[in-house]
Amino acid sequence: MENGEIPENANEHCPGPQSESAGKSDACQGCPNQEVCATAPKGPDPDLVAIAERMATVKHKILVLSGKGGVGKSTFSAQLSFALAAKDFQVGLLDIDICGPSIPKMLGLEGQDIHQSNLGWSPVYVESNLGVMSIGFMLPNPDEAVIWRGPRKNGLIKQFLKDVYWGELDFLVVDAPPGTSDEHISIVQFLQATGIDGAIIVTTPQQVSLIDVRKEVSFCKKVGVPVLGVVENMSGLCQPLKDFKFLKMMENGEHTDLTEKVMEYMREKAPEMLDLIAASEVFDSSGGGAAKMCTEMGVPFLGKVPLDPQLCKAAEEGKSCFAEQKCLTSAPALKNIVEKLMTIYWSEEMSGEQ
Ligand SMILES: Nc1ncnc2c1ncn2[C@@H]1O[C@H](COP(=O)(O)OP(=O)(O)OP(=O)(O)O)[C@@H](O)[C@H]1O
Repeated sequence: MENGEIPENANEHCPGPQSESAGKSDACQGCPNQEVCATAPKGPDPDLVAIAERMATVKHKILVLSGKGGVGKSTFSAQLSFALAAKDFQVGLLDIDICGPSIPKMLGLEGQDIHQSNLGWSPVYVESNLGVMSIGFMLPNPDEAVIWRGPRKNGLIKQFLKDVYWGELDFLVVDAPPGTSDEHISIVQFLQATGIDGAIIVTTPQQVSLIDVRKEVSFCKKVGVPVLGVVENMSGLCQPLKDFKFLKMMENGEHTDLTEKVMEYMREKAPEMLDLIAASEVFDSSGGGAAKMCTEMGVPFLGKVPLDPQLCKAAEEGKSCFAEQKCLTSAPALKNIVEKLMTIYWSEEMSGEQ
């Protein structure tokens, strides 16, 4: 039983384990928890008090959620953090995907360790204004599966919030695992006293993914976390014609690679066309995609990010998609989303932007 929570097996009209009458009221008679409640210490959970103290130096807390795995939630969290850091904000990125931490790789921090000082655990820094914390830094072997039950995961999340010394932060971005499970309930419960700005939900355009987004929105409503908006990722494949690696002719199941031939022809006859961006829908969005779902559910739609092989490469290499202007199609889309978020929710921060 978490401190303060009414246990599932409690009697009707349970006064709550924190109440002065816990274990002593009429409603407690015959309850299996009566003795524990009557003798347990009362008052606020000291860990929650410690978390509130730590979080007092963090201005904005953002959760990044997704209904399904593999839709690009960690990629978005990483690039959002890079984008905010590039605006000279002080940014922390906390990875609470305990069983599948991909943030260290996506920030180019594989193999790094966490250090401890008398102030607490030090995040691993990409740059002086972008710190990262993840269980990925604590695993002796990255190939080893983390098989933990809920209470142990919750314990680590609590420790991350209580013991990491972030210093003054403008933004703490929290990358959660997919779905709505123990980790989500814990992070919301632990942070609620200090306030969460809200959640950004990442999805792909097809119905199968959107059904789960509806569950995420419903989860946020139930636990009182505002939905800052929904991002539709992998929204069509977009890349310059010249970057296509394979242009094939298919006949009777046989493929013939015509890439060089087509490129040669275009270089000669229409070189300007090589810079055209080819776009094709990969996932079915005929149902209206995330934008329609947002209208139906009354939550903001933040924008679409295309499937961009260069973004995948940037994530593999742990780099920002905004650097070197390589992510031609995804970087502007992500930039627009960040600008939209800043305008809607953090316009007061923008006035202080350098
Ligand atoms: N817009 C995109 N274009 C190209 N590749 C992308 C895009 N978004 C994500 N990817 C790639 O898709 C893969 C899955 O992304 P990611 O790990 O961010 O998903 P996730 O939702 O966090 O998954 P999980 O929750 O299961 O960890 C990664 O290899 C990532 O680089």
